[in-house]
Amino acid sequence: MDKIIGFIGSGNMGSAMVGGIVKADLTKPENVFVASRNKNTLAHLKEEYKINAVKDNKSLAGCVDILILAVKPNGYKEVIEEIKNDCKENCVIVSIAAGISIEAIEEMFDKPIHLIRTMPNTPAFVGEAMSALCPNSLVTEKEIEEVKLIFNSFGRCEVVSESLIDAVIGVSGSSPAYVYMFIEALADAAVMGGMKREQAYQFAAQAVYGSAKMVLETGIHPGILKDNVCSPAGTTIEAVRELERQGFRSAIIEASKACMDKSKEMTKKGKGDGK
Ligand SMILES: NC(=O)C1=CN([C@@H]2O[C@H](COP(=O)(O)OP(=O)(O)OC[C@H]3O[C@@H](n4cnc5c(N)ncnc54)[C@H](OP(=O)(O)O)[C@@H]3O)[C@@H](O)[C@H]2O)C=CC1
Ligand SMILES: O=C(O)[C@@H]1CCC=N1
Repeated sequence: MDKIIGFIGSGNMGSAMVGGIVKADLTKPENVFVASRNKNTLAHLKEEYKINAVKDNKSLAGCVDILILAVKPNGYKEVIEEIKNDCKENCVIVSIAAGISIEAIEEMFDKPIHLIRTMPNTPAFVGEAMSALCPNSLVTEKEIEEVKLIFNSFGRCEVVSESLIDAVIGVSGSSPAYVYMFIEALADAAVMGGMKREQAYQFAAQAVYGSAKMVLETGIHPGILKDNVCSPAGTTIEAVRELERQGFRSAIIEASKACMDKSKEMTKKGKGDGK
């Protein structure tokens, strides 16, 4: 890919996406530019991936074709105010923020922009993100394909309607956190059963990874895959009964709903301010 890709912000997501892009060899590291308030993480990215660290947001905006805004939602207004008159003509703006609509970002720029609202997740760092892309009406098919190339370089992505973005945050944007909690809990139980903690994380994480791969690669319904693990009068059905008794499914559904509700509430406030 020959487009110049720029990031403002080098935190969890900025670093994960930069790392994912470079490790996937999507483009030469010299085509990736990053500006950030955090000079430590910026220096780390430069050192680790040989990308260009840019001293300020305005200079970065002036030299990139695709600009990914990787700051917290409540930083969007300030950053956009700072760079909106410096972006290259026909630059594609990519938002990764939770809780800020396409309309709100368009208003912040106060002029027509080619904007793609997205929702990635941190597994971008290991090339296994799941991302959603929602383009605004000015974005061309070619621009969508270019941004898809970027997001596919660090995982999978799909174009969805913006009306689905709260559901996306619940199911993939935020869900790595719940999955890590699940892995921790499984490992705790294994430790209780006598396993060393480091070994327990390996067993728990590989079980989750393998199960997810089964769903993705076989296309078999997760309920059938679950039934295949449950031998009659066996061990698994006892665990399943206990999970049902403890409201496992309901806990996950309610957690994801709380996440969606929060995303809707942030969007209503319009400024990405979750407080
Ligand atoms: N974390 C996640 O799992 C996901 C996050 N997102 C979205 O990604 C975005 C970033 O989140 P995350 O990476 O977790 O946040 P972080 O706080 O980890 O990263 C934000 C980065 O932006 C820098 N920054 C803040 N203000 C400015 C500024 N004015 N100019 C330049 N750089 C600035 C921060 O510097 P400093 O360190 O000094 O604050 C930091 O490097 C958010 O909008 C979030 O909604 C989307 C999907 C998943
Ligand atoms: O917690 C958050 O708001 C961000 C958005 C998705 C994941 N983390």
